[in-house]
Amino acid sequence: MTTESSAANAAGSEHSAANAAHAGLAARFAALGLIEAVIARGQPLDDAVDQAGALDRLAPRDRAFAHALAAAAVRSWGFLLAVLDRCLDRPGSHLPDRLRAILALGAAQLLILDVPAHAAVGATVELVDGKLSKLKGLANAVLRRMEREKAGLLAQVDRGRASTPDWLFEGWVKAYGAEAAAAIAAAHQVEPPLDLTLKPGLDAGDWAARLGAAVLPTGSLRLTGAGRIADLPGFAEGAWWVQDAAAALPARLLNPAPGSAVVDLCAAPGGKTAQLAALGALVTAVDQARGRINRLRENLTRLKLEAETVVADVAAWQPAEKVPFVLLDAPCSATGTLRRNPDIALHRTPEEIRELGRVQLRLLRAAVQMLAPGGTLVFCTCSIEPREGPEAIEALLAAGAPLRRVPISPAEVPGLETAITPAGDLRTLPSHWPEAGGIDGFFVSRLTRV
Ligand SMILES: C[S@@+](CC[C@H](N)C(=O)[O-])C[C@H]1O[C@@H](n2cnc3c(N)ncnc32)[C@H](O)[C@@H]1O
Repeated sequence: MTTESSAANAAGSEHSAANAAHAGLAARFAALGLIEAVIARGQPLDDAVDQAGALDRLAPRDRAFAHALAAAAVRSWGFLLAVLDRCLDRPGSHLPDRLRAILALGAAQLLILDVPAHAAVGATVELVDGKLSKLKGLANAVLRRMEREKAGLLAQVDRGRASTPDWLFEGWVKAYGAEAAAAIAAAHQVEPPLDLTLKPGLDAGDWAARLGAAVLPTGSLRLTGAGRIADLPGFAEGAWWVQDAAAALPARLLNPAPGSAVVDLCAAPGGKTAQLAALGALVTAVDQARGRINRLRENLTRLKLEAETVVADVAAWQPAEKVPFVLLDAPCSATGTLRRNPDIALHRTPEEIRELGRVQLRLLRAAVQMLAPGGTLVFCTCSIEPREGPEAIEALLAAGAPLRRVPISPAEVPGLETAITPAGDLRTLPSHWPEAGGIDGFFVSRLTRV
């Protein structure tokens, strides 16, 4: 069951509780706070959730409902505003921001989460208070109209496209074609499953059975409706860690021999460090964010794995000796993770992507300096913007870097053979594996120092 459908269930069953109306209102109030933090104050949704005091005061079920409401509203923000405009005589941009957010919250319940209309409309209209009180009637009328015209509205407005800023969508059309761009946008509307990377040597079939997971062709375990991660079997003993199936590929494609030295650049919070250490490599994990390196250390401790850690700017750091393996998981716009971080679509700008492309090139140049002759460099980003993938590699090679590509072979990425580009890089898209629940968008290029 997805969080969104469990949210609908939570909403449905809230009537059985004695304090149903009050709890439903408190959850919606908390959701509104999260939406305002993301939309009006530009916060990432995860940060807003971490900092929301109103959530802490809710019972676990209401907290889950509030979170799911806010996530649905942020994920489909453009769609909800487009639908709202169709239910108003004048565009919704004329409304006070808070009222617009309340109506979008109502629309998310009615059109996405299928919350029963009497609960969705009644409790949402209650949020229209204080200075906005005189607009209660308008809010009620708009949400009732939305409920009446639901089928037509859903047919008229393409949820994926309307939720994607034009500049982002047009970039995908240019890079991947119109059909693929539409599929990517649609994939972002689906809540992603939970993927786990199992420690090498453990039996995937056994663990899949214990966890109620599927084993993906690339070896990751996939769960839906997993609940609290720390409560899952194997968490405490460090049998696995959370990592999207696509994010698990770069370290596998580097594939260092046990005992070989690996420099893992931009390493925190350590998903790839864990993979490399679990293969028996001697890993030096470098990241400039001390707090994130601390998290990396905690993660390795739980997993009973070891790596040397360094807090440093990759552009200004070099290992004592050149190494045979370097992994650079460069900072990027993370548009490949929009399924998990829907606020990214609302906050990123084209200028940021251009600047990140420049940063990646700078870090790539530093990474090349760390590599021994004949050594292997894997570069990856969780972005689906060409600038932060193939264009960075082409710019590096065009500038004369002493590198040549080592093309990724189909046997190395079972089930994702079509994600290998003509140049031999890997380009996964959120629209890949639709029937299995999708995959994050990742770019991976493997090169050797000549
Ligand atoms: C995509 S995340 C890395 C995820 C990590 N590789 C993993 O698998 O868990 C990017 C990381 O790059 C780090 N970073 C960004 N710029 C950096 C720089 N110039 N030097 C070192 N680390 C940097 C950030 O602190 C962040 O932790």
